[in-house]
Amino acid sequence: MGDKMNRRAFLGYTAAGAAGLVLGDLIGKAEKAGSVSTQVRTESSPKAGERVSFYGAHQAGVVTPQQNCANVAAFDVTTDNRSELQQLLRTWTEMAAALMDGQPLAAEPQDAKFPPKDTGEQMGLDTGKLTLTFAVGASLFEKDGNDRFGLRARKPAGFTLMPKFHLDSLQEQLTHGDLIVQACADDPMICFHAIRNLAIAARGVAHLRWQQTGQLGVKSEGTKRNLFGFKDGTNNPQLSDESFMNNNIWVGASDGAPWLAGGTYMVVRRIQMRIETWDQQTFAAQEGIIGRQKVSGAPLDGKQEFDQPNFGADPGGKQTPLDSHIRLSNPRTGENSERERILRRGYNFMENLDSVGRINAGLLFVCFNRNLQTQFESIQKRLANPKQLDQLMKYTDTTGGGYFAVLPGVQAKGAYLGQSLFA
Ligand SMILES: C=CC1=C(C)c2cc3[nH]c(cc4nc(cc5[nH]c(cc1n2)c(C)c5CCC(=O)O)C(CCC(=O)O)=C4C)c(C)c3C=C
Ligand SMILES: [Fe+2]
Repeated sequence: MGDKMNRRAFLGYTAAGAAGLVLGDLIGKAEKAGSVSTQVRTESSPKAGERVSFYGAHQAGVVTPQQNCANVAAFDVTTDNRSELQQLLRTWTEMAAALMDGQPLAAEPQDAKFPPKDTGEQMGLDTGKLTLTFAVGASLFEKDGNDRFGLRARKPAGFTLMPKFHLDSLQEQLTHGDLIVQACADDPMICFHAIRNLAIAARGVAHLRWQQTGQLGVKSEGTKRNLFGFKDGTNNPQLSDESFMNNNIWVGASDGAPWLAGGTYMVVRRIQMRIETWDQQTFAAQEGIIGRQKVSGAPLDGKQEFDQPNFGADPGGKQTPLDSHIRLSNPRTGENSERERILRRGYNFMENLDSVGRINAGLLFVCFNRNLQTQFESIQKRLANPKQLDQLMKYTDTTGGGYFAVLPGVQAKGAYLGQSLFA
């Protein structure tokens, strides 16, 4: 959950709300069609604030510095008509560009005889640097042996449904999906509004399968903490490290699925945390489980948060246990460990008690990587290896999530999400 670089370097922000603000596409179209009179924006006008640009070679929401809130929503496609699916992606493209730019989805005044075209709960709110990130699941290419949309041949090798790893408790209604949208913003209402309106636009073509919200500590300085109280994201790659992103995160044209070049693979895991059990562990035991100091975030053999641990000097695991989380997730064995590295972008979730009165909270683990097998899976298999289990596994339970291919970015108006997939 690191956020170590200058935000402005990444945000194609505009100071909106200024006079002469260009009206959004959607309104523009409505005006051209003569359905609405030109007028000054009223209540639904966006407030001034930083915006993240929707357009670019890569989608936003991957190397964008983390906003405070997330709402991740997976959809099942209900049509078997390829054109309807393409049309949905075109519609979502226009909507996403408008939403991220703080534009209302409907022209005013709206037609009183129909349900509102924009549900309206965002009126008067800042966009909170909203990003919307769209991805597809393996089931879009083929489901139950069916080549549903003539896309089977386009499925990248190695792109599967997320397998059940050792000790996973995946629940079908919280797992997989044909499409997924990650909405992130500094305001949970903004995320909710985006997902809700995208779902309305999908009616008859796709419906919500599962949804998970998450949040980070809002005003904390430096690396954010997870619900076990540890800094989470310390050894994440620097977001400004373009060469790392090109090597480890963005899919390349020569990776076997040229249509996905500029995209990436997103892993989502809804990880329930056994809060009550964790809270009974001693301070020292908690540090040994993670492999870092709780307050500073420093490695157990270091002093400062960003010191690098020296596992080579501690082969027996006296200082940093061999089965601690950081030692197993990154053993630091040279080139191989470097190639495996992923970009984590998770959020904490805190919900009501479960049916037996336990705290229902955890980590909405989200990570991005260029190759699912040689990166995420390789790490996850080490953590879940029954012969040397990550100590943290005793305190967590994964109940949902999935694997998704994040579509390449939309470079200019007129192009649409997934265009290269259908070309
Ligand atoms: C398979 C990937 C990972 C899962 C699943 C995962 C779950 C998980 N992690 C924490 C808490 C921390 N993780 C930390 C580091 C860390 N975790 C992973 C991978 C997974 N974690 C990696 C690759 C790393 C980086 C290791 C390194 O390079 O040193 C840390 C330490 C701070 C940091 O660098 O981020 C914490 C704390 C929880 C609570 C959790 C499941 C609920
Ligand atoms: Fe971790």
